[in-house]
Amino acid sequence: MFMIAALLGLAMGAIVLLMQRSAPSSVRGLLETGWSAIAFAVASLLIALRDHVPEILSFLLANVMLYVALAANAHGVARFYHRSDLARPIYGIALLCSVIYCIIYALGAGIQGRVYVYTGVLLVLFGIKTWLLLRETRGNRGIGWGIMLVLTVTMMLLASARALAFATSPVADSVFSQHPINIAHGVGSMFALVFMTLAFILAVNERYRQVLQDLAYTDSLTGLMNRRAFMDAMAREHAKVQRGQSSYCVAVADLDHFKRINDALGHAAGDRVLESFASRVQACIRPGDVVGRIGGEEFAIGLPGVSQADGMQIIERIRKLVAATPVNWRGQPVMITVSIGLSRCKDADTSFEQVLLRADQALYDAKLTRDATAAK
Ligand SMILES: Nc1nc2c(ncn2[C@@H]2O[C@H](COP(=O)(O)OP(=O)(O)OP(=O)(O)O)[C@@H](O)[C@H]2O)c(=O)[nH]1
Repeated sequence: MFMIAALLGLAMGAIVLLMQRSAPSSVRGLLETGWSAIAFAVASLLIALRDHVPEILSFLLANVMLYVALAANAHGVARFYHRSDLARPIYGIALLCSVIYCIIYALGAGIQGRVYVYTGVLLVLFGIKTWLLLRETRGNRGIGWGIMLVLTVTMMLLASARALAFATSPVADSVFSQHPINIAHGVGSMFALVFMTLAFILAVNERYRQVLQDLAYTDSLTGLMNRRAFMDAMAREHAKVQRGQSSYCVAVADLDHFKRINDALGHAAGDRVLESFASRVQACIRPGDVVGRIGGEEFAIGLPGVSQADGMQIIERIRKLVAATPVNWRGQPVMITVSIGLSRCKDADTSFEQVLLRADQALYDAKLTRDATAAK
């Protein structure tokens, strides 16, 4: 059985380490989880060969490898959830417990002492892991997350029950004793770590999907929605209007003479202007409003439940704020202005594209003078 666990651990470790090679930099923790599975496989292998290798290997080295596996597993989850700062305490605990274990072993202390040290290290490291998992917001809790949590808590319960059995039962006089809780713990831990690695792979896949979705729907420069995401969001808004809910306005904003900024100060300055324009727009709208970058220096703002008069006030506010606050580029103020066109969805509009087209025509009117707003 230990041999099966070792082979499964090796296979899992190899898969995770191979996945790490092509993982985007925002998905972390694969390296640690891969090595955790390998360390666990080595520990299982040493235990499997306990009748053929010196006791110092099958007991001492196997246990130290197990501590390394537990620590790397907790560290992998910590990095996955962006808590790399926990590496020191995690490995510190594993190292301290390894030293204590070695001393206990060298002193020839009874089996109880070793079981308590193992239980202690597992409870602390997996306690940290459980805490990290429970901190995740509902939106980030997928199937992989759920399986990891269940297995982590199960391992903690099994280890505690075994420590209790070793403290109370004279039957449990060896780590390989046939005491039911000892067997449950042995089998449980062997396969739990393997399945935990599998659950981690599931969590990584869920994260990949999230990363791809973000890439597909987010403008990488400003962090706003890109054109596709904006159009989708507004198509949903339009469908609500067709179901009889309140109407919406859409505004299209275009920076004036933006090419001149690029030409005079360089593309990086142009990018900086786009970023600060995006944050200015966000400062002028409410949480339910939708804003996206739909072209090079063209932005669109969806204003659900807003009348044309209120919409005009909002875009005037944006225009004035932009004109009044220059962008800081390497200590130099860069003056910018924006022209904005607005349109409100009417009963006759059968699609969002029609409303957007009218806002574009209003923008054309505003562009005649620049630093202006217009509605259609
Ligand atoms: N820095 C930067 N420039 C961009 C980006 N996308 C588009 N541009 C530039 O934006 C400029 C748009 O130029 P035009 O369409 O002539 O618009 P404009 O200069 O603002 O003129 P008006 O809109 O008529 O006032 C072009 O020079 C594009 O290269 C970007 O992501 N970053």
